Amino acid sequence: MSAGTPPPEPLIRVRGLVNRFGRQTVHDGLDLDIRRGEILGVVGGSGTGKSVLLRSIVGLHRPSAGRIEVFGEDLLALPSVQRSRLERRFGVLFQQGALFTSLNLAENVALPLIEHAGLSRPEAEHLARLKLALAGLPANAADKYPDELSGGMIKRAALARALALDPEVLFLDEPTAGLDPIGAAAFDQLILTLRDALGLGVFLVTHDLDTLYTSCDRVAVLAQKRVLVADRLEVVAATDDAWIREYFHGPRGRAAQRAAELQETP
Ligand SMILES: Nc1ncnc2c1ncn2[C@@H]1O[C@H](COP(=O)(O)OP(=O)(O)OP(=O)(O)O)[C@@H](O)[C@H]1O
Repeated sequence: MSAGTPPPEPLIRVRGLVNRFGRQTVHDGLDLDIRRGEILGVVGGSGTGKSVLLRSIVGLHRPSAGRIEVFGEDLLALPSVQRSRLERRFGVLFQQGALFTSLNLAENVALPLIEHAGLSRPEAEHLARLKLALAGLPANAADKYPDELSGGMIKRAALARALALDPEVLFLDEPTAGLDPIGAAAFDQLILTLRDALGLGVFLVTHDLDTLYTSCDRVAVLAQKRVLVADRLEVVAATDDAWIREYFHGPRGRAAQRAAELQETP
């Protein structure tokens, strides 16, 4: 995007979000936009509410207050049938992958297609095999069960399931956690490829600095119960805040930055 071009209309607009659990306030007036076609990295210290924010947007947690506009509609004000219809335009990949262990990969990915798109089992399993290939799995993986797979393959299968209903926004909760550095880099690349091919908006909760440097168009930092800053990485890294300094300019942050610079050098 050139300087001066207005940013695209957000797919999701969160305003004044409040989340409380008993006497603990996790979010207090949080604002955030997710734009079409962008990969938005969401970072913050442990317990700052990254997962609660994701769960609030995808409808798994009802916030204490605030407004969540999705594709221009007020999610929290909609009756549940209409809300579920909107939520079907999201794909969600949780940290643990959450596949059914008694089903093979094709059956796992076919499930939402049978339940929500009304496809027959053979149609759904055919489409599921295409989604598994899209997520970078070999053809023979479709007949395997989750306990026969490596951690990286499970993530890819869970991603295939998140893509089953052709979502417009993909939510990923620490997708590279537990992967070795080569597996993590390959997963980052896959997300970039899918974003480019499918024009997805991606909300990506991560602790992985390499992912931020290689994949994210913008980075939102959660601190002090809100989004402290959401901007391009250079702007975020230059923000005057103790956690940001420690995170981006500590040894791991410097190493990730150097690695990204080396990758860009022809
Ligand atoms: N269902 C719940 N009931 C009570 N407290 C909760 C619930 N869900 C989350 N919390 C609290 O909300 C806070 C934020 O949790 P959350 O999991 O969103 O943090 P996070 O930023 O994702 O952390 P991490 O980086 O460690 O995964 C934590 O203090 C957590 O204990």
